[in-house]
Amino acid sequence: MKLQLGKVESYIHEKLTKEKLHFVLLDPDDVPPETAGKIAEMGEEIGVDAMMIGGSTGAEGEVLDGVVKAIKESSSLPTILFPGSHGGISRYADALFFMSLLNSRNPFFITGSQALGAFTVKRYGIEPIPMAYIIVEPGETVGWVGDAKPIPRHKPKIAAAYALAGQYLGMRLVYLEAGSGAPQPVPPEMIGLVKRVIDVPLIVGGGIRTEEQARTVVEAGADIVVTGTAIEKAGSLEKAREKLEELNRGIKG
Ligand SMILES: CC(C)=CCC/C(C)=C/CC/C(C)=C/CC/C(C)=C/COP(=O)(O)OP(=O)(O)O
Ligand SMILES: O=P(O)(O)OC[C@@H](O)CO
Ligand SMILES: [Mg+2]
Repeated sequence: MKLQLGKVESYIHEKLTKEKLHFVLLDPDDVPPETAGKIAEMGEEIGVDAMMIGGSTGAEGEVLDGVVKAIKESSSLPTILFPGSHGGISRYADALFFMSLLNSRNPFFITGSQALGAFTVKRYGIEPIPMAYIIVEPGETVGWVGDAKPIPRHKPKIAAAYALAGQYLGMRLVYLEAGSGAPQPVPPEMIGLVKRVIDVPLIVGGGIRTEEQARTVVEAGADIVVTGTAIEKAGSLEKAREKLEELNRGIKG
């Protein structure tokens, strides 16, 4: 077996040699296809690097397919699934974060759902990208749904230990997640320690709403920043555009 990175993973590595990346997460349960398409189109103009699609609840079947298709029709950004379970797989997406929730108490979220989804990913020909998913306090909905034991915010070393374990298990990305809509992003001290310990790219998401917060997360060591709620809940497409621009400035400098 020869290790060969897929198209989307290669794109990520290629881009990371030049700049920090901004991924926008849309939840098909909250955003209709037409709006998702428009956000992706604006995102591409502004310099967003990829669209992530998923949610903890309800992001499945036709609702999911509709959003992925709309994004593909209105932009050429890579579409990466961010599944809450094996139900969150759409044949229309380019890639999928094949994630294991390392600090879950429930084996379903560590390997069970992955086994149930593996053949679907193969059949659809979606590019799986192995990823260590680590939930930090407060964890919000995904912390509860994923039955996580959230990493205490003042214990960066525990996060770093999980991240390094993920890398040693062969995962090629590490995602530190404070939870969608978290009151505060993952603390900079934790991002910094995790970044110093691992060699694979570090993704950070959850609670990033302002340019200042995005900049802090990047300066602390994040390679890829995920924003979702701030854009989904901007209030109008015009405001979503302003938010995308603001967050993108914080990330790209
Ligand atoms: C790889 C395969 C097939 C499955 C992995 C399944 C795993 C491990 C899931 C982790 C646990 C989980 C419930 C993740 C959900 C991730 C997610 C999409 C969160 C963000 O969604 P938002 O819509 O921003 O927020 P909500 O949590 O409010 O829906
Ligand atoms: O919705 P927000 O708070 O931006 O979080 C994005 C992502 O990390 C959630 O999984
Ligand atoms: Mg959601």
